[in-house]
Amino acid sequence: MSPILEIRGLSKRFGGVTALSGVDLAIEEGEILGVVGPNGSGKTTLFNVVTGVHMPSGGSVSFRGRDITGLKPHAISRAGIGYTFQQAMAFAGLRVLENVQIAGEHVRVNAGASHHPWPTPLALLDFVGLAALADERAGVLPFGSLRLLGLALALASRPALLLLDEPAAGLNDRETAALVGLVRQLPGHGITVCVIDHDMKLMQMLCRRLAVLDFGSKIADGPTGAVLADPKVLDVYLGGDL
Ligand SMILES: Nc1ncnc2c1ncn2[C@@H]1O[C@H](COP(=O)(O)OP(=O)(O)OP(=O)(O)O)[C@@H](O)[C@H]1O
Repeated sequence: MSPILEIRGLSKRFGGVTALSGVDLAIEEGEILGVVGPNGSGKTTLFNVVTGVHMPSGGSVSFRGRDITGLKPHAISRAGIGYTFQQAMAFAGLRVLENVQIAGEHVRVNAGASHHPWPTPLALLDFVGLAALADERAGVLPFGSLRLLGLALALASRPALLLLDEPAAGLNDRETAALVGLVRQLPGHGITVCVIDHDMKLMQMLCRRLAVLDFGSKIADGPTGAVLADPKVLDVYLGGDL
């Protein structure tokens, strides 16, 4: 089967800084792929180029066989790629349920949207464990619940591929375990996942496969255990958090 997302030779320069340099990466349908690397290695830039926030300096991105390189973020979202931000993005003055309703209103009618595991906004809130808070204003939610709302908002746009940028940052152990439980269910709902995080324990729980970036280049890609034992990867994290 061909990959759901295929990144070829992707480069991104910001002035004199090379944030990504000739990255090749394939994400297979139905997997949970982890992308790790030290601070500044290019992980967020990779997501930003895939989602159309930044134009690449070179290379290509294809999604389900269609070249999406350089498309605008709304077109990429409509094609079926969802994205959660490091900061949860919700309308603080609106109720939790209203936020999910609005996020779902812009859903395109395309191949990826034909099947939806959560037929109503409330069903989606129930999935992420926030149904009891549906009528609360988003602005009063505690941090952990706000992160879960961010996940619900991304899922409301019915992605076929969901990119998660440090989804567990700032969560306590209980909240992290809940998040892991949710994310693991996504492939069973037809949603492929690619996740960035610094927390290697989390990545080991979530991902069978890891890709490692260092100074904008991919230095390893393979089964999680093998990648974490790779001397090149250990070198990069020497004295770090491995
Ligand atoms: N908009 C931008 N303008 C200029 N330089 C940028 C921009 N975005 C990223 N960079 C630079 O590109 C490089 C890669 O940054 P990026 O944020 O992608 O790394 P990262 O791996 O996500 O880091 P972290 O783990 O700290 O989030 C860094 O040197 C960063 O300073």
